[in-house]
Amino acid sequence: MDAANPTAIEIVALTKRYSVDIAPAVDQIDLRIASGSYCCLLGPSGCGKSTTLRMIAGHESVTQGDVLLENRNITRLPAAARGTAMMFQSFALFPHLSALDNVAFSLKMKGVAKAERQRRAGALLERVAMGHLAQRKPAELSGGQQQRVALARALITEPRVLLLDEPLSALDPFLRVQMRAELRRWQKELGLTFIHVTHSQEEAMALADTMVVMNHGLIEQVGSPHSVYNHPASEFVARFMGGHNVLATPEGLVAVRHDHMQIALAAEGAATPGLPAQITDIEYQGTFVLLGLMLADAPPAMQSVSVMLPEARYLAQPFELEQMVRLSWAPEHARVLGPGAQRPAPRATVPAKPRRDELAAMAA
Ligand SMILES: Nc1ncnc2c1ncn2[C@@H]1O[C@H](COP(=O)(O)OP(=O)(O)OP(=O)(O)O)[C@@H](O)[C@H]1O
Repeated sequence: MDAANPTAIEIVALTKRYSVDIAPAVDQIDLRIASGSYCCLLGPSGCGKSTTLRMIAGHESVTQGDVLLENRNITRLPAAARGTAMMFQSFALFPHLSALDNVAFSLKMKGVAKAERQRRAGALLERVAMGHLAQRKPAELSGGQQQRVALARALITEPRVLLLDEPLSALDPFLRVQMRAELRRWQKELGLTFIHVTHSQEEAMALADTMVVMNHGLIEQVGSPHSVYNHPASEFVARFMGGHNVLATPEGLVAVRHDHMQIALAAEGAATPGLPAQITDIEYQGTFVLLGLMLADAPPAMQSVSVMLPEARYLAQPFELEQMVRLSWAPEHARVLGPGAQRPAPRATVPAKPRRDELAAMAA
């Protein structure tokens, strides 16, 4: 990373092993997250994304490896001394405290005088457009308003990096889409680094500058939503991101987007080019029509494929259930898939010694 885009968080060979008999939950992962960027850790349940976030936050001990924040080794610092703050799924607001007192809480713990902590909490609530509701209790606020209070509470410690663990999953689908736009706007306005854990591809695509796709405690792919979606590195990423068919070709496995597939009726007796397939499902989706098909000559696990047609194209030439068709794609739309992340051999790491200022912070 260059000077204009310094690193906020660097993770080096970070490992978490909950038990000696099972594979590590996080296995020697390396990652750099640019300062001021929105990073989403994405992957299926159990892939290790929350464990990674909790190790960055200092809520989970590190088995091996290091976490650096702006080049400072924070691996062994307590959570409060790291320069990170965490925003949780349920917002974890105190129900008996007003929005203002919720936001001011950590300053109270630090012994900041009442007038000063209320001034700072009030200013932050103004910042997230909640100043007029400062005296309300959490139960008197909507889900979206509670999220803003939770954000203000996390920001009161002036973190360099905000960590968000599935922050939108407690909201209903409509509010979730609204709140994700707000999160994105706040991140840009504040210029902070956000690291957001989600299992939703759609959420990560909508929010992230950088997506980190994890599987079985390993990083499968890092990149912008556009590059990950258009160039999935492995079969796992292509299937997990969705919207792709994985097809066996002489060049190996390739991924082709559903909307890049070409479909033609198989002419009786003639040799129409393409893979023979039968239509099993037709789903009208508005802008698009999604066809489900079974390939005639593919192993069972690779038989099911989809084709997405623009509505006008479908209406010009509708297909029918059980029709035999031929599928093809332009060569430039086929992405050759790699083998995916390999479990690394154990690395001998020399634990970094805490610096003097870190030791002072630990003692504080
Ligand atoms: N405290 C714990 N003790 C033992 N094993 C744990 C603990 N926390 C997590 N694990 C295991 O570590 C692995 C990774 O868990 P983690 O919570 O990091 O995954 P995740 O990707 O965040 O999943 P989810 O989306 O379901 O929260 C899982 O196999 C999980 O069962």
